[in-house]
Amino acid sequence: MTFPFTALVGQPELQRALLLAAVDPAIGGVLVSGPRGTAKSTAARALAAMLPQAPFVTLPLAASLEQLVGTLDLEDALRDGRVRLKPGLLARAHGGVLYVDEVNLLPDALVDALLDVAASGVNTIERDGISQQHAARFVLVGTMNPEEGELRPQLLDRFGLSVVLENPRDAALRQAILRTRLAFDEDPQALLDRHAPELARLGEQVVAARAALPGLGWSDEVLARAAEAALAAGVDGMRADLVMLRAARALAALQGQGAVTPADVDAVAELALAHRRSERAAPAPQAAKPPMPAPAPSSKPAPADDDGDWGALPPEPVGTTRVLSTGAWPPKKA
Ligand SMILES: Nc1ncnc2c1ncn2[C@@H]1O[C@H](COP(=O)(O)OP(=O)(O)OP(=O)(O)O)[C@@H](O)[C@H]1O
Repeated sequence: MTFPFTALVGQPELQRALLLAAVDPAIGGVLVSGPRGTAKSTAARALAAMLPQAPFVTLPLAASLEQLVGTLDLEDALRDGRVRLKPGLLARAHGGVLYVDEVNLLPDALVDALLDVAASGVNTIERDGISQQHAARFVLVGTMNPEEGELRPQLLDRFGLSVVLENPRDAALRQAILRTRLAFDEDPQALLDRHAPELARLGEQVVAARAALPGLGWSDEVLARAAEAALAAGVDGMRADLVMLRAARALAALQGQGAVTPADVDAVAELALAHRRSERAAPAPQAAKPPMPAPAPSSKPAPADDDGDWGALPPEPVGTTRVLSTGAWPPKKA
């Protein structure tokens, strides 16, 4: 049994980033930086469990490139002229979540291949001049502990979104986490039953949002907002703008909106900019934005205790997720 996604305590930015990537995997994955034991793997597993038939695949640090991308069986080809594909982990992750722990310790060639496929949704396997392709759409979740090394800027830039987690420093927050986790360990089914309606609702929202993506475009106003935010952050190139726009559209779709708005760009900007901000740029605004986007305008009246579509997530104690304020990523400890 898997810990329910909606039972995570105090991780609104992480939940949001994962949901956006689940709506549009072409966003290119989520890089989660944080100390041990801050629910990185719990959250990624929980996302897969919430989505219909979404496999959860872990990439071991010692995996070879072949294990990751798969290989072509050319011996068969010599025998009967047919090239058979031996699928790798990328094929197994199709439609689900690919979790890479300590991505900063993975050889560059593997990270490179991972990020390419994550953003394109297509895996190409080549051997001796023959090539085959298969669809590989998955939510890439890479984690790293900043104490154990950095990720090269070229690779950082190619992760779609990033979130920085911190040790929960507040006793009340720790208590809330403990209560929930102990409740799950004591009686997982009871906690799952309690969260079942919210999990089902959020899962359906993701599926509906995926279907709504092609119908949502970007107005000039929305493009301008993304361009301004990227300029202010002093990013290199255009990836930040592009990811921001995709993420804003995914958010609008999740909220059931008929159009992407500049407010959607604002709501996702930091997820796209934090790991791309130049040290020369102005610090990120210490945004006092709400932990979750405003509820979708809904035609049906919400019940009194319902705070809208994102209200499915638990009330958030302040403080495990940090909005970055310097150009360094991952941020240095104070
Ligand atoms: N915010 C939280 N909400 C719910 N559970 C939490 C939270 N933070 C930590 N936990 C719990 O702490 C334990 C450790 O979490 P998990 O194994 O997901 O950490 P991790 O960040 O993946 O660690 P590592 O980097 O060591 O693999 C789990 O039992 C998890 O449920």
